[in-house]
This record gives sequence, C-alpha cells and structure tokens, in this order.
Amino acid sequence: MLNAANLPYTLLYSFSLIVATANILVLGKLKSLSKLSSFVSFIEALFSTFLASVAVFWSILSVNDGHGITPFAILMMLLCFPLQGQLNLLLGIISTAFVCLMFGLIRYADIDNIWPGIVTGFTSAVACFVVANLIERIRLENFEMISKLSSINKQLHRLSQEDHLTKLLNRRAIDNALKRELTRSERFDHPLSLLMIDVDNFKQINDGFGHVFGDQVLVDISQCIKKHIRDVDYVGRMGGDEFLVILIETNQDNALQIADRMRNEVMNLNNQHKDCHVSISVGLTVAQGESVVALLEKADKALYLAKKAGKNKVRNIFIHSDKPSIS
Ligand SMILES: Nc1nc2c(ncn2[C@@H]2O[C@H](COP(=O)(O)OP(=O)(O)OP(=O)(O)O)[C@@H](O)[C@H]2O)c(=O)[nH]1
Repeated sequence: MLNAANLPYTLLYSFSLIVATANILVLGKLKSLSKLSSFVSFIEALFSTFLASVAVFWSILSVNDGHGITPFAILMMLLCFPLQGQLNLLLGIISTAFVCLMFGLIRYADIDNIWPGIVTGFTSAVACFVVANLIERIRLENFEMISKLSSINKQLHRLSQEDHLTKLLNRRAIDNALKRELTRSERFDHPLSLLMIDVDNFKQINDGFGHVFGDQVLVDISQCIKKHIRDVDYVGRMGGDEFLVILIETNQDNALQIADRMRNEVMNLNNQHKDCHVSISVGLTVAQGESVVALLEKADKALYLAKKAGKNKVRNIFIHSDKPSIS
C-alpha cells in the first residue's frame, strides 16, 4: 500500500523498475554495436548491481513494514540478468545483494522478528540465483546453437562455391564473379582480362595413366594457375579440364605476361611427371563493353586459336578488332 511511511521505498522501487526496463530496451540494442559493447557491459553491470541491491533492500523493508514477501524484488533482479553474459558477474551481483541484505537486517530489522527478514532475503536471493542460472544456461545453449548453425551455414556456403576436386571456385561461383566484376569494370571504366585455360591432350593423360592420375594433374595445374594470380583475382574450374581466370584491373599486356607465366609453370610440372607430358593452352581477351556471354565467347575463340596453333600456346583476341591476333 502507498502511504507516507513507505513512499520513499515505493519511489525507489519505481525508479529501479524504470532503470531496469531502460537497461533491457536501450542497452540491449546498443550492445549489438561491437565498439560500444565493453562500455555497455560495464554500465550494464553497474545498473544490475544497483538494481539487485535495491531489490533486496526493498524486500527486507517490506517484510519489516508488514508487506510480506515482495515478488517485485525478485522480478527486478530477474530483469537484470537476461542481458548478462558472464556467470562471475552474476555471482558478483548476488554477493552485493547479500551485503545489502545483511546491512538492511542490522539497520532495520526488529530483533525479535529477524527470521522472516532473513528467510525472505535468502529465498529471494536463492530464487534469483536459480532462475538467473536457468536463463543463463538457456541463453548459452541458444548462443552455442546459433554459433553452430552459423558455422554450418558458412561451410555450406563455401561448399556451394567450391569445386570439390581442385578447391577452386566452381562454375556457378566463377560465373557470378564474372558478372559482378564485369559490371564493376564497366562502371568505373577499369580494365578486366579473362583467361580461358584448357589442358592439352588431357584425354590421353587419362587413358594412359588413369583417372586418379588425371585428377592429380588437374589439382597440380590449378595450383600452378593460382600461383600467378593476386588475392583480388578469381580462378574457377569451368568443368572437365577447363579453367577460367578473371584478372581484375589488368590490361592486355599484363594479362599476356601472366598467362605466359602460368603456361611455363605448368610446363615445369613435367619435371615431376616424367613419363607424361602436361601443358595448357590459354585464350585471352579483354572486356570491352560486351555481355558476359559475348566475352566468354571471345575467350573461347582465343582458346581455339591457341589449340589450332599447336597447343601449349597463349593467344588473344585484340580489343576493337574482330580479327584475331597472335601474341
Ligand atoms: N581425371 C579426370 N578427367 C576428367 C574430369 N573431367 C573430365 N575429364 C576428362 O577430360 C577429358 C577432356 O578431354 P577433351 O577436352 O575433350 O580433349 P583433350 O584430350 O584435352 O584434347 P584438347 O582439348 O584438344 O587438347 C575427357 O576425357 C574427360 O573424360 C575429371 O574430373 N577428372
């Protein structure tokens, strides 16, 4: 009941309730901003400690004023906990609450009637501890489940982008990358070069040395290609023995050099695979405002020229010219 005697405590309680609500509504949102999180946790801890103390204080005072056990005290303490992430913080709050409890008892309790005060305060604290622990456990379980789901999601995303054999980008991923990068290069008027690479006489390698060996050759070649691209570039397996390289911010001359370095690197594999001859042919082209399909066709044409010229070659299709040119 609100009367002159318990007005200060009622006001204190109301204020605590407002702060507790603000704690949950405002600080919970702010916490998602990572830079603020440690500061917010600190403020939150202060509020929680304060609220827990007020709750126990008020609980004792209510008992001594004849108001019985105050469920509000428990409620307030509970309101403090769901946002807390650490058990030690929780224990800190409970210890503080106990100090307040003792102080409250000594200061206000009627010595003949001390037990109801002790029992009330103690029951409140234990109830808060048990419920807060349960909340904390559920929160942790949820957190672990979310972490697991997020890592599974990342894994699935990676697998959906990856070629299972070479671990390069798969066809879908490299197609998407090409669409994205082509749009970007047009928008900022930056050069973009494309290399279409095909292993020479791969059928013979498979037939002569078996599919397992053929697979290893594909992996080795993918490593040779990767060695000569930067982190910003893309390399993917189009399927079978064909690869596609997207060279960002790279003009024709630089792309030619890179393609030739890749070709030489693959030739070095022959020191490893003594009996089998491994080489690649490369078709090179530079984007010049055409669609993805047209650009791929241009690179394919250049690759055809490289094959036609006797394989183990790099050929390009000149910009602004329909005529193919031999580099
Ligand atoms: N080992 C292995 N072989 C594959 C894989 N995918 C496709 N192939 C084989 O790769 C060979 C591709 O041969 P083609 O591209 O048709 O021709 P090629 O022998 O390379 O001849 P050129 O391209 O003219 O130099 C086929 O025999 C396919 O069966 C794979 O994942 N692993």
